[in-house]
Amino acid sequence: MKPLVNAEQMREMDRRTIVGGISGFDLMERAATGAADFICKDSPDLSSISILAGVGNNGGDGLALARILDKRGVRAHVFLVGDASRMSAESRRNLELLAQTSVEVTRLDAVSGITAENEVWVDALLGIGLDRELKGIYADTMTFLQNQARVYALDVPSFVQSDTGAFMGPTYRAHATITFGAPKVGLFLEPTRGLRGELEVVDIGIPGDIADDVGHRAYLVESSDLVRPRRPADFHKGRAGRVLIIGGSPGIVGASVLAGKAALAGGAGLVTIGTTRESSASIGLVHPTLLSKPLLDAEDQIEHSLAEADVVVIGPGLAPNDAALKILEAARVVSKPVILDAGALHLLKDRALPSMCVITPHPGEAAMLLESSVEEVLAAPLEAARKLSLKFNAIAVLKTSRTLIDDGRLTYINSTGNPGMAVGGMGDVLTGILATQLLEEGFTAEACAKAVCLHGHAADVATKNFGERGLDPLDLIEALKRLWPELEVQ
Ligand SMILES: NC(=O)C1=CN([C@@H]2O[C@H](COP(=O)(O)OP(=O)(O)OC[C@H]3O[C@@H](n4cnc5c(N)ncnc54)[C@H](OP(=O)(O)O)[C@@H]3O)[C@@H](O)[C@H]2O)[C@@H](O)CC1
Ligand SMILES: Nc1ncnc2c1ncn2[C@@H]1O[C@H](COP(=O)(O)OP(=O)(O)O)[C@@H](O)[C@H]1O
Ligand SMILES: [K+]
Repeated sequence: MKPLVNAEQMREMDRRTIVGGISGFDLMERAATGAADFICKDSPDLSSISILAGVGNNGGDGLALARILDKRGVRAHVFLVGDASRMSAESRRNLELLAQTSVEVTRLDAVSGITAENEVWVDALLGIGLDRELKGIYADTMTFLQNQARVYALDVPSFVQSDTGAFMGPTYRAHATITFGAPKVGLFLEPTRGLRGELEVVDIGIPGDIADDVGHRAYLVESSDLVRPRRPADFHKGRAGRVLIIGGSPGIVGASVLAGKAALAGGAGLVTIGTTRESSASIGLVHPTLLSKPLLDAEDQIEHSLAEADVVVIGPGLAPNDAALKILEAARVVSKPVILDAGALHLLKDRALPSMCVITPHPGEAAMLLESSVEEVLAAPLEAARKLSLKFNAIAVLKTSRTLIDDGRLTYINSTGNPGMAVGGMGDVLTGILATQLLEEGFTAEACAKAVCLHGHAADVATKNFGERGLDPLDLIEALKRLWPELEVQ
């Protein structure tokens, strides 16, 4: 899993590297050289470029880049924004060095002062130092970049708060973002991810032990993280594990079947749907591999059934009624992973939860659980996922187009999935996959993150065959089964 950093951690990494003997000027030089290499490779016919530079160190990167590109025969024009008397020593030196080059430098007070007609722009206005709303020329330049053919953002697009992905002013769509030292958390959250273009991470020589020592708090989970060992030849269904899924109330029985089929496709040994007497009769007919028990109408069987399972899921297609409450109450004392989804999430208010609990709200459910609004959840999803975890003392899986998994200490950001998943039943499939990943790895946020990633990866593979529009959760389950030969190693 790829570690992601926030501004404080990046500053600490820079600081310790400088203390270790590499100067701030050298770090800037490495950042700018990496950016120049990427731009020249990405735009091989580049003959001229305009660089928008601020007076912080992000601007310093832009000034160094102008000099390096000039040396490589690219005509560079720098537009400098801000009070130059506030420049750091490194940035000032880079500005002074431009006097020995043919780079043109224009101090910019208003966007109307932009004279160059270059197609390619570099945004080196603000980096991880952005800490307030963009106003005046800072906002106007972002609007100006909206109309440029190709914009490379240095470190982060200057409208993005790098810790949260929040927009601090007008936005533009970058062709690529060239980030320095380590990828910044905010670049992986929507809607920033859709605007930052391709992401290039430039190694500026931060020693590995310093990078490890800052203590990462966020990770990106990718399909390359999904590889796992093949099962031994003497494997049996008891070892594969038992999943109990409670739900499938009349009219919404399909949700429990989808979760059950996904759990089987994920590798569970035995899957039982605990449901109403009425639904129970139909489950085996719909999918013979699924077992069923009328637990929602047979209170006396609940305790035994919970004891038999290795992972319990409560919620897919569950009507939030008294029978559901009784199950939740009985599950509170079990010491095994319990996933609370869909219908169960409506019953959590003022209720003590099982000790090993995963909750899987979509933004609407998250807003209900946090007594907030969908807009607030989506505006600050990292914060919402953390609050959910802390409030319910559970691993929170906040399902969005970039699902977040948070255990109150670490956050994982998923990188897979596509808009074809915007269809009813996809969440039920995720719940089934989550159950099997917990069977395989135990109760950890990392296991939940892999389940979310596997769900999205299967959807990405499925859409190659079926297209995004009209993707059926059953197609995803089929794709998941076909993934195993690729994901299992000796
Ligand atoms: N350190 C190193 O060794 C390396 C650093 N590197 C590079 O440095 C970048 C970080 O540099 P940085 O810390 O100087 O911050 P930066 O983002 O340039 O902002 C500067 C100042 O802008 C201001 N400001 C904030 N918000 C504003 C707003 N809305 N509108 C207007 N002004 C606003 C605020 O100053 P204030 O006005 O509050 O005094 C802030 O301090 C980093 O992203 C990377 O590119 C790499 O070269 C690798 C080596
Ligand atoms: N645009 C998208 N990109 C990636 N994943 C998506 C997208 N839209 C939906 N999903 C995923 O699909 C699932 C939908 O879950 P949910 O809203 O609970 O559906 P349901 O309750 O109908 O089963 C979640 O895992 C979510 O992350
Ligand atoms: K920038």
